[in-house]
Amino acid sequence: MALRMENVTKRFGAKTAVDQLFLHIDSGEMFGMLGANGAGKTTTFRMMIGLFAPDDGGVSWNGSPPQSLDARIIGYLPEERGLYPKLKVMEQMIYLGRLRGLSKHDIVAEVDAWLERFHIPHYRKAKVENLSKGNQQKIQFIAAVLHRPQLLILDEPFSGLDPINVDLLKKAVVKLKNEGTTIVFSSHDMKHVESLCENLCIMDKGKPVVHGKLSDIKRTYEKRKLHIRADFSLSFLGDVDGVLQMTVGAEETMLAIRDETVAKDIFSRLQDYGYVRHFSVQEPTLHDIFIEKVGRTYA
Ligand SMILES: Nc1ncnc2c1ncn2[C@@H]1O[C@H](COP(=O)(O)OP(=O)(O)OP(=O)(O)O)[C@@H](O)[C@H]1O
Repeated sequence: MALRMENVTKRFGAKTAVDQLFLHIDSGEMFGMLGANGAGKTTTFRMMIGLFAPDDGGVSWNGSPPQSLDARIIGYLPEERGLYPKLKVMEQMIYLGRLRGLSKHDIVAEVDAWLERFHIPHYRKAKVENLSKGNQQKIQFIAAVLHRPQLLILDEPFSGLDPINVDLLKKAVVKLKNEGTTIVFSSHDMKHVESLCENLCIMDKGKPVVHGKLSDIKRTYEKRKLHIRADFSLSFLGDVDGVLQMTVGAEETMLAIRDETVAKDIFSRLQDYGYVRHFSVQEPTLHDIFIEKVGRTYA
């Protein structure tokens, strides 16, 4: 079982939103999509759920195009949230669940369990318009999962949530993954992708500029950061071959270096100077890799 996008291109007039994209996401996987605004993430998601047909290439879930799948197979949390503000929470869930072919009994049981999990059972009969933005988002999430989809696509699920609600939602997503749901989500916060996903894709101008396993991506990215605290001036390190950048702080000096051989070289040089209180080599963060590959940070 897998989600496949083979050489997918989607154009809007002269604009190529997604450009020859290959993605293979195995069943049960949690996959992260990163990219600056306009990189093509939402367009990719819309093709995954069958809302847009690609201009070239093909999309399939277990070999079938998304348009041909039963309504219960895919769940989608859209970027532009859309609930009926005047409807009460449970009425709304019953309406949406019925569209997916669920019985009222099953919908009520499932929604009650989710409202408990999200600590908002008292909003069962509240009108959506009277809920806070974060709680509306939790309701929208429930709408995306109440039919227990095999494939769950979440466009920016954590945006606008406070840290407590981010944690609640993360736990919910991990629980669904552990139960076998395949999950694809986008985020502008790389820490979410780093903490949840084994595999990811960074898109830029419709193309994946980085794609694969997070641990492999980090291993093959050679640049490192070096943190040093010493009882003598470290200014001479700025001239060492392979030092790309140097930031001298009150306590600590931070160096961006070409690769780990430079760290070894610096380590041996320091022995001749005096007492070194701290020396550590830091693995690159996804944020470092993103900036290098996309050439800018998120606005
Ligand atoms: N329906 C549409 N008609 C015309 N252009 C579109 C349409 N949908 C997307 N685009 C364009 O395609 C490009 C990719 O947009 P998309 O929404 O997929 O990016 P994104 O990565 O999801 O961005 P964001 O992080 O801002 O949500 C953008 O240049 C956008 O303006």
